[in-house]
Amino acid sequence: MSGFDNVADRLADSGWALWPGFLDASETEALIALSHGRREAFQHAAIGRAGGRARNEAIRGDDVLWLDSDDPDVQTLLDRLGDLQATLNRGLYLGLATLECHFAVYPAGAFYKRHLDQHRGQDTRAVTVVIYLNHDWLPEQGGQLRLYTEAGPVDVQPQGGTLVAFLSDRFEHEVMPATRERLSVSGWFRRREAAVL
Ligand SMILES: O=C(O)CCC(=O)C(=O)O
Ligand SMILES: [Fe+2]
Repeated sequence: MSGFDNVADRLADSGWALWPGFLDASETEALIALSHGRREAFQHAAIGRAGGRARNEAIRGDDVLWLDSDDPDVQTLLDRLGDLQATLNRGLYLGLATLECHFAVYPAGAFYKRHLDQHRGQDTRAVTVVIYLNHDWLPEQGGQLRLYTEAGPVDVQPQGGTLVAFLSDRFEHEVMPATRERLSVSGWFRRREAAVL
């Protein structure tokens, strides 16, 4: 079974999935180098939706850089995520229509408090994906993604090349503070807006 099919199966069974070798070492390295080259363009992450957006370091302390779907430097990643989208639509009938994603850097000590990715009531975010870009992550360095599943909390190590995917409206989660910088790409597959009748 392919990695894509495996993610689809795990999402269908338990609502979340892990793929440790989603990116190989050279793909991971290329994205690390790209993010370093663009570090000046990152901006402090904001919380809330348009209108009520504000920076609040007591909730989240990462810096982000949104990716442009036309950017040739991220086509390998976006194509791979497009394959995942197609597999999920085929196997789970999720109707995923678009993908938005950003790099995120958490400086040492930064965190993102427990939250849900789907903004209540309004949002079409259906599946969250996070791809980690950190060499040789050690558990004692912290920085885990803690997913609050029905079976209890699950900690995901932010090891380079690993992809985690979960249903955006189902699991609260948080990013634990780390003793070193933590780099990732976060993405959200959206359904089409519901038709207004
Ligand atoms: O980086 C992670 O592990 C999760 C990030 C997150 O929860 C978010 O950006 O909404
Ligand atoms: Fe999140």
